[in-house]
Amino acid sequence: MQYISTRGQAPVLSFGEAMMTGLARDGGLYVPASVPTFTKEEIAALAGLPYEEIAYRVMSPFMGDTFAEPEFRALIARAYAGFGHAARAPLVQLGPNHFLLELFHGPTLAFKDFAMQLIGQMMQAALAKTGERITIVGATSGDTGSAAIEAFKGLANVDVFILFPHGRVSEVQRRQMTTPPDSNVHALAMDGDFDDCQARVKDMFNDFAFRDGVRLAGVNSINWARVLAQVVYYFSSAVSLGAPHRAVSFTVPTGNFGDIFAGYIAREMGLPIDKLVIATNQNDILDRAMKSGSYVTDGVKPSISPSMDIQVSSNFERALFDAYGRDGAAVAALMAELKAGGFAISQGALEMLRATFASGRCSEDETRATIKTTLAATGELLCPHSAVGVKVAEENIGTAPMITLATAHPAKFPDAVEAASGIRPGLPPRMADLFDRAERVTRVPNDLAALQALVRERIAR
Ligand SMILES: Cc1ncc(COP(=O)(O)O)c(C=O)c1O
Ligand SMILES: N[C@@H](CCOP(=O)(O)O)C(=O)O
Repeated sequence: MQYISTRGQAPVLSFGEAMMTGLARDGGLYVPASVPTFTKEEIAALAGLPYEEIAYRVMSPFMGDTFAEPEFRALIARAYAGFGHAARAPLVQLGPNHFLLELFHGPTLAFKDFAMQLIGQMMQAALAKTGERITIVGATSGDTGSAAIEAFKGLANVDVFILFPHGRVSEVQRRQMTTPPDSNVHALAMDGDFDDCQARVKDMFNDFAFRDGVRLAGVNSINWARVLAQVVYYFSSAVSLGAPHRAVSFTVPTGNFGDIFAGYIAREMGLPIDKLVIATNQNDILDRAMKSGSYVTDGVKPSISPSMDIQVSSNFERALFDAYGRDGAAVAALMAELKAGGFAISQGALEMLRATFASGRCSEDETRATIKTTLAATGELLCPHSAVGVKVAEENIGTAPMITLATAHPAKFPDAVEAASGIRPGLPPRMADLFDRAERVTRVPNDLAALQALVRERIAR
């Protein structure tokens, strides 16, 4: 299995190399040269298997000889052992044809744990073989950062720097990042929004002297391994509702487009997915792009679903690559236009995207109302991101069962959830003292040179 860049100019890599590389050296994102497919029988055989076994079967065809079978099975087992639900990703029913996929039973209470716990294991195994030391720099709007810190804290051969937008994550999210006492963890509160944080991380990758000097690695969904690990729960949930003998639909609360792109890969692999619905909050660039054909940024607006406060949606580039017939030069030209504010999607590419994805938007008032009505109707207390998904899903339910991804636990956003529902969700007992723990955070400017100097200085200590 080989991996190629969406911009067509970077070296072709193996799975293991792509995982340790992160961003391609031409600025693009790695994707499989071809997507392996499953037969109907292979998909049917997943029904009733433990999550770990489904993970092994779904991911193995993408991985070449990176890990031997017993080693990969052991890494998967360790990754999911700390989850607080035996099913790992349980489904609950919200209505006659509407199901919620709870992806928040991992250690940091968000869907990011599914991939981050596993790539934490895989990267450690890879580093143990090479004896290398790496520097992870990640950008977060709240959940990737805490999941990455949880997965890599305390390791002797990894430093993990997380840039988050100052004042724009929830207090629980911030404390998850700032309270681990481990000296290899560096929480950085940056002036700006998530798009600024993500842009500075990409700038660091595109500065080869810096990148090679600090041995930079990425754990955002620019890293293909992150996306791949998220493909698994599309299969586990679909087969439990009767796939491949009947199609299912998914609605995905979307920001950086990594999670829904994992659903797209599941469909490419042969999983019968009827609708794949992009659900955005008021930062609705993806919904606008699907409807108008123009992908134009108009500034990040803070919302009550802060982890989706994103305008430059990194993984959309992977979808554009396929929509433009895998023409790397065309994608590179679009990304150059995006730096100046936006681009128009060609008619052919737009038709392909519309044939693949539906979309919808949920306002702040609608998010609050959905938390309240879903609680009253079903007893399920949603986080604001999951509520965005449920609202948009309700507009898209057809004959196939609809599965909405519940991407975070409501206790990560207690103020917004309490304001909407009157109920203040509590953290699990293992995190009950989160607000008593000492915080360690460095305030940083939105300035590449200053950030690079800080990283160099910290890793030299
Ligand atoms: C709770 C939550 N929901 C949804 C999203 C959006 O996911 P993606 O960025 O993969 O589109 C995020 C952030 O990634 C998130 O943290
Ligand atoms: N919503 C994310 C933003 C980063 O997304 P990623 O999937 O590319 O890591 C977050 O919570 O940090």
